[in-house]
Amino acid sequence: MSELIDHLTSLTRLRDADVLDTALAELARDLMQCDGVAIHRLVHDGSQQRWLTTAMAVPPDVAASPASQACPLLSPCARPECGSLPLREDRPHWLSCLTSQQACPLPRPGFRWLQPLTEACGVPTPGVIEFAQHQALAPGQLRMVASLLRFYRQLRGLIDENERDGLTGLLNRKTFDESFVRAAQGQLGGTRPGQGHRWWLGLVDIDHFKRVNDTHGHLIGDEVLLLTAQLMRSTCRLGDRLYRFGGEEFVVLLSAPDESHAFAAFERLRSGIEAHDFPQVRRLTVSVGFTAVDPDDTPSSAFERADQAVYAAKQAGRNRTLAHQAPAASTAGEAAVGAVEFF
Ligand SMILES: Nc1nc2c(ncn2[C@@H]2O[C@H](COP(=O)(O)OP(=O)(O)OP(=O)(O)O)[C@@H](O)[C@H]2O)c(=O)[nH]1
Repeated sequence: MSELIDHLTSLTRLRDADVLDTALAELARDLMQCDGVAIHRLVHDGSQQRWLTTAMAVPPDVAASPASQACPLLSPCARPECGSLPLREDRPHWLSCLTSQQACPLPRPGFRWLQPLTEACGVPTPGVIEFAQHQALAPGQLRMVASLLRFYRQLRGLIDENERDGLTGLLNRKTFDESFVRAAQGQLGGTRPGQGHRWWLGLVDIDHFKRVNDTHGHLIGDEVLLLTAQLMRSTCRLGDRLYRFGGEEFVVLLSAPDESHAFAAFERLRSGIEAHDFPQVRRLTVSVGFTAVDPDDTPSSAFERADQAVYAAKQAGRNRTLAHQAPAASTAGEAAVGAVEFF
């Protein structure tokens, strides 16, 4: 019992949704003493949805044993950079568990079963938790799993409230600051360093949004913000990160090998919104400014450059994507002199 309380106490200290998945899988494995526990989540990859295994807990002694060979988990712990992930339809059992929201046994080998893992509404990462055993679970064990998952949902809800924007469900500014530092230092998952990828920060600003509010009212304005967030989410690739800081501005962190690829990715976001038929409002456009993330950048220095590029896009007529242009040498000199005058 005290071991269980220790486990739960350490779980409540966690404030990062990704780490929470690993902790949940390990706790479930230890409590149920099963051969393995894995968490699979449905994530967007452009217009497709794919299964990403976010956590897998297999006891080291069992992992090497013949018992685990007889009872393997369905998928290895694939990360986005590890090649292509199974598409939504490639895992019919996982999908049926998710859509029915019912526990679901899996075909042999071994005794394997799934439980749905759906968090607070608005969070775009529904998933399933998979248990692997070589014998059926006792009713007491099943009750323990149900209690553990209820506890997890409550905790995950609190973390999401802290990490996400309440209207759109996108990540919030506080989460951006934390992820940005890791991105600048090359420690944020999703880049492909072997292929020379780096992070790019884009600022997406809805054009003439005040008119939307003035013409159709704030409720429709809020709906437009929500739809814009959903559209961008469905255009983004696996590993891209989307944030809303409040207002009608969105921030995107994505990895790309060079400026032309980053431009193409941000253009896809822009043109997807331009092509969408919004209820009542019909046509909506956005202006996008982007910049490369440098190792010595702070969140505000990179944001400031993207903001300047958005400003240039607005000045140039809106509904366009522009990269931040470094000032020419003489202008940079003038800016530096100008900066000295502030002190
Ligand atoms: N409905 C709604 N409106 C918001 C929200 N946050 C900010 N706004 C509105 O967004 C509008 C932003 O207007 P401006 O900054 O003038 O920009 P704009 O009209 O988009 O014009 P440009 O950016 O120059 O194209 C203001 O009217 C804000 O009140 C929100 O959460 N919901």
